[in-house]
Amino acid sequence: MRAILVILRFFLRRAAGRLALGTLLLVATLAAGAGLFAVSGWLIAGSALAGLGLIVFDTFRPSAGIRFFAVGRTVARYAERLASHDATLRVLAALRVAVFRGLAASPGPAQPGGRMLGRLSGDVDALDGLTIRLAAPAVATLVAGAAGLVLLGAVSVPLALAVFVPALLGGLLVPVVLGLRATRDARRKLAALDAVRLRLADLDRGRTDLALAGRLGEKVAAVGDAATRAAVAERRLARREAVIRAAGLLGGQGAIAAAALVGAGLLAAGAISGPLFVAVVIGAFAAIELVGPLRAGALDLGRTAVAARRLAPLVEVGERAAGTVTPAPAAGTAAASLHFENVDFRWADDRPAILENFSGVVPAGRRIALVGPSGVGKSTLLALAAGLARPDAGRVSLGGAGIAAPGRSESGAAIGLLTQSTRLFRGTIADNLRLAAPEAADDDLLAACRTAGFAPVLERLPAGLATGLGDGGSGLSGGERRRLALARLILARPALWLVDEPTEGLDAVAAAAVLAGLDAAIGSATALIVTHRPEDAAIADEIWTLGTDGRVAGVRPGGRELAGAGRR
Ligand SMILES: Nc1ncnc2c1ncn2[C@@H]1O[C@H](COP(=O)(O)OP(=O)(O)OP(=O)(O)O)[C@@H](O)[C@H]1O
Repeated sequence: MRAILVILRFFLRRAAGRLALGTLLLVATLAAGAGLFAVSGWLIAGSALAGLGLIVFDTFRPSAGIRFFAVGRTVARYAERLASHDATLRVLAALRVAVFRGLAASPGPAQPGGRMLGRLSGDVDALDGLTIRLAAPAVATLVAGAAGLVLLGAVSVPLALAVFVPALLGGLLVPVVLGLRATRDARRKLAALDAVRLRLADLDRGRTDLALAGRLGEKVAAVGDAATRAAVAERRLARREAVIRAAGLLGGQGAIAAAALVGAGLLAAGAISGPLFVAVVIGAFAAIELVGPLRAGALDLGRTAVAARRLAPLVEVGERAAGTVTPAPAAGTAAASLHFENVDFRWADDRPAILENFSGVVPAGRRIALVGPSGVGKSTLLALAAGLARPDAGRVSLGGAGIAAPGRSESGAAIGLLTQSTRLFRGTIADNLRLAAPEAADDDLLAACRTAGFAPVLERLPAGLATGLGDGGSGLSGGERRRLALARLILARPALWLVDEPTEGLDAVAAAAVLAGLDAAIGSATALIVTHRPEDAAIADEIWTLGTDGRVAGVRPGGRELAGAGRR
């Protein structure tokens, strides 16, 4: 419930006015509907009695009333849809930003996977019903219901109770209670569907290994189990839905029957007139309309509650982070020295310490190649220097300034990170490049491509910079992708270059091209290059060997220093 309130508060802060207008228009729609039914009943009864010669009946006023209410209802409904959908879509857009901002600002080094992002997007979409189908109808039903109760109560209190008790019981109380109780089933269904997706993906990727290990059948059965759990939860939800529908139907019909019964008694006692009796009975049809919108929302209550519970913590973090927007790093900062001072670090409390009291300095403008056995923490050092992870103790700084945020020091200097998996995006080559420098002219992009050794690739592409790339930069070879990523990094003009296995997975020709591009790109900046290939150390001044104790076990000259020494 608290989670739903957090999300509701978010909605109200963003669009209270529009949502209130939508709710007001919904009240108007419901009132016009009730008026339409009541006046129709009045007209039918009055005309019938006049036809029998029992009374003199003026049909003009009710006819005008019917037209007024019918047109009013259509206009109010249209305007209500416009106002509340507009408000909801605006708030959902802001909610998406808050959720992803919250995700970015959440502690912990783990980055969310695609499946989790998909689930969060689904959760945000699920919340579109929170105001349209739940909060607004609930408020409108209460307001319009209270007004109806007072109006009918003025005629006769027993009549008012006879109409409203069954309608509110079947149309409001039962749906809300059952809807809230459906939360557990909604959660189970979502968890089971997640399990189906995960297990299917695993099965698909590992089917050869599973078949060879004779475990294929077992894994297929596990998918089946999860699917069965999803189906069971779905069936329970469907059962609840059927009960909610039946309760709404019975409540509505009950209201009409009760209006007829109690009204007939009042008519016989001479407490109400004939036309008023018929107006009340037909007006009772409006009770079904009154609770109808809410019933649809109650069916979604379980899914909405689950989505709210998952998103509320992220939204709260995102809201807090909103005031502290990180400015983009300043490009073109001069080379600066990188300091690790007495750094302690472990990735998680239940993981072993990777670094204990680690200290080291990469002087300004110097390039260090970092080598050492697998798992000693070379990439971890890069993550700390890039600001992707924070030391548990000690300090990492660039030119004396601490690391403020990923890719940026406290003085605003840019920190560039190039890894094997540096991400390219769906879009044109120019779009990918401008991620680092949105204002850059085409000439700047081309210059960066030349330095990175990507220009020959670009020349072969008829559309050049406008060439479209698929997901993850598909459409380019591995080596080409890495050179494009390098060009993008050049545009950010980092003061510190952090490079992780730059030539890993490339053939000798592609590796040499990437290395030449990297050499030119780093220029006189400071660089820390993690590698296990001796060729990569050719562009470094010094080679540090990181030992299994997480300390620098040895230092020897790199290719640049050797070449420099040779020339001297
Ligand atoms: N994001 C992470 N979350 C948890 N543990 C991690 C994470 N990244 C690395 N580790 C762990 O930290 C230790 C050091 O990993 P790191 O990648 O820094 O080593 P490395 O020296 O770069 O190894 P390699 O040469 O194999 O890439 C490993 O035991 C690894 O399992």
